[in-house]
Amino acid sequence: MEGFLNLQDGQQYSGEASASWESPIQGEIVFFTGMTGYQEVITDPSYKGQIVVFTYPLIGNYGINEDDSESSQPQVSGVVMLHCAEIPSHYKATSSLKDYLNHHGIPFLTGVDTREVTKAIRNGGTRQAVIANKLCLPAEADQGGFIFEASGEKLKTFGKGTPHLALVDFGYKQSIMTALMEKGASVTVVPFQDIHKIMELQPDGIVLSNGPGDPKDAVAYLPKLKNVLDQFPTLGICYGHQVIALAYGGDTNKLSFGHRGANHPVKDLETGRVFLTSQNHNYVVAEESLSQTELINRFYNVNDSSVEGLNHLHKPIITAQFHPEAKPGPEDAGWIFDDFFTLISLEKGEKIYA
Ligand SMILES: NC(=O)CC[C@H](N)C(=O)O
Repeated sequence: MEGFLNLQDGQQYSGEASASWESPIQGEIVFFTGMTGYQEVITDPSYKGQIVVFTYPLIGNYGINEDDSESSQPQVSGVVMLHCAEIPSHYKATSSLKDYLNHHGIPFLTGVDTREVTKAIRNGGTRQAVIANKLCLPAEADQGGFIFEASGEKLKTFGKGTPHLALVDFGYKQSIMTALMEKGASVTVVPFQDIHKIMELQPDGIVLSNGPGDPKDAVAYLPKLKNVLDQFPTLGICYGHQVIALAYGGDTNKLSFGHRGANHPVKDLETGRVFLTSQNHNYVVAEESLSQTELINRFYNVNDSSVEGLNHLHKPIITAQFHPEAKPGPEDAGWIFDDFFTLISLEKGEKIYA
């Protein structure tokens, strides 16, 4: 059955529809450039409200497995591919990608000229789009506020190790939890709306998670957040990084078409070293806004010079716009977690955990 991807400005691309849709499925159209990692992308809560175009032409080769999901279900609004493997081949595969998406009712199109769509996004920017069986235009804007859906509802502690970390949940990726626990930490997940409860927990440090949508959706919580962050060593990842910048007086902008892939080069201004990172974001911290703050730009993106991470001048607060948990993608940035654990140890005047 024929299906269409309709962009906000009237551009239309045809393909094979996974189903017949009575009403169109709307989302923000974005593209991901990694050759692998589709399972992590589809299940990453940061992709809530987005239709993902995979630029690699053959998706689904190794199916879906029990280990690689970033949350318990798909989070994307829709998927657009050129080819999707019918018969996956991997010893861990428990289903094909098509079966998985169909099982969860996630609409997808195959046979779409994904290079053409990606060029349109690169030229005209990220925008609203719909997947439908007919020509139709999306509504002007998305509903926003996705962090309220993505964040969990209750405090929950995992593990018994040291240090004890509070993971402020804006829709955290499982691989952040895994990375922290692999380094020996115990982790209490704290919904961002319950940030004040961190004072009762008295953790050794705080990690602010990734999350979907605009960091300014969290603006009402920033004063409380800053009050807590002022008192603990903190690591902000992606959305968490953006929210820290806002809480300490910086600003954020939206990039034209964002960074989504597994090979984004980042330069560390402290060491001069360039390393490859996994990324997934639309928003960036506005560099010029930092001059009025106590934050300094530590990392920048080699492709477009955008801000990729910050240090606080006087407090043990570090941030990364990229994903040190590296799923999907290169592990080159994993040392950020070691630096954070060292920071915690130094703050406590104790032995180095990392
Ligand atoms: N991965 C993330 O945390 C994404 C952050 C934010 N939603 C953005 O698009 O910039």
